[in-house]
Amino acid sequence: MTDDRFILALSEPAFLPAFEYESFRTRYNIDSIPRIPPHGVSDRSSLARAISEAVATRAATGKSPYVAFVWFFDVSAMFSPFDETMLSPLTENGGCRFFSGGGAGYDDVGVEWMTNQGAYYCNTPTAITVPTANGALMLILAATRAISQCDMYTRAGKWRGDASVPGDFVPYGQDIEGLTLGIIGLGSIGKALSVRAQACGMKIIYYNRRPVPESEATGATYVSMDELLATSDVISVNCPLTPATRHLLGPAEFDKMKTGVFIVNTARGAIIDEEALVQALKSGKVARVGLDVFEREPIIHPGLLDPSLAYRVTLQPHTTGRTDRSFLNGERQILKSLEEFMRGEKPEYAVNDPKV
Ligand SMILES: O=CC(=O)O
Repeated sequence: MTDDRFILALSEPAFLPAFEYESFRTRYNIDSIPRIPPHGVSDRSSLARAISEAVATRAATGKSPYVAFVWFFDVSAMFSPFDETMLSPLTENGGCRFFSGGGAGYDDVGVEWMTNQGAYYCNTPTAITVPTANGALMLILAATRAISQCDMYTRAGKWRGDASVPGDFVPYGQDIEGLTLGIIGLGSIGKALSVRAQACGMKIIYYNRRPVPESEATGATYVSMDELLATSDVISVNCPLTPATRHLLGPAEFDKMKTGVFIVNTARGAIIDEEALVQALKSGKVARVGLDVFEREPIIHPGLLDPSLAYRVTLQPHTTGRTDRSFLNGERQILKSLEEFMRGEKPEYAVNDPKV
């Protein structure tokens, strides 16, 4: 062991081969806070307590403070936000200058506070790109082909329903070939979705804060938000959640959409005003939706669970980016950032630029 500094981690990587983590641990000291009860943390307050106790124990025994804190995947609904109220014991003694957590989005991380503390925050920017784009395409197909209703009817022994009873039948699916897909946010996930949807014959338009250079736009055409709303057959939300994108799709935006539009959200729930979405489903403005993310995870708007809408709603527990490979890649990205920080370099995946 050449490095005598200490890192604190919430849990351990779940997918990284043991020898890879062991090789990291032969070079760096890591204390892990376990997640499994009875001794492990299981909610936000027990994690905050465990962090503060770990910091106090090192101080009481005259040891140097932790220099870094990391958390791996599958934690956000249980522990977030990862902000000052939880993490300040780590920075109060001037020790911790590095944070990293699994995931591309960091709307639930106190990055501004970290920057003010002179600490880096590193996300795992590319680990979930492909599975999330594949998941968005899956939800586009689920919505257009009425998968929820097909599944429920088949399970209930109703087959395709009774065509003689008004409304009691599985609708014809809509083929996505030839439909216009409006992508809100042409970042890495939006681009990966654009390529996949074009392979299925969709025409792609997109809206972004700024148009991306044509050579990087993957054949997608930039349009204004109003044009996207008015001309898309399917709308996919792929932008980050920021103060500017909160409730980006609300009552006024639903009004501007085509009647019978399909909506898919694999980004963050709060980009869509869920109440407005429920009203748009009820009025028939929105035909069907595929949602992986929600405004108050893990709580789902009761309107989305209403049996009268269930056939037209496909729901997932924020899992489009959650695959064995994406989590493995993400764990490697966290350790890469840690390694760069420990070597005194600016980590490639730092999302901020603190004065260090
Ligand atoms: O939602 C998943 C992520 O941001 O990585």
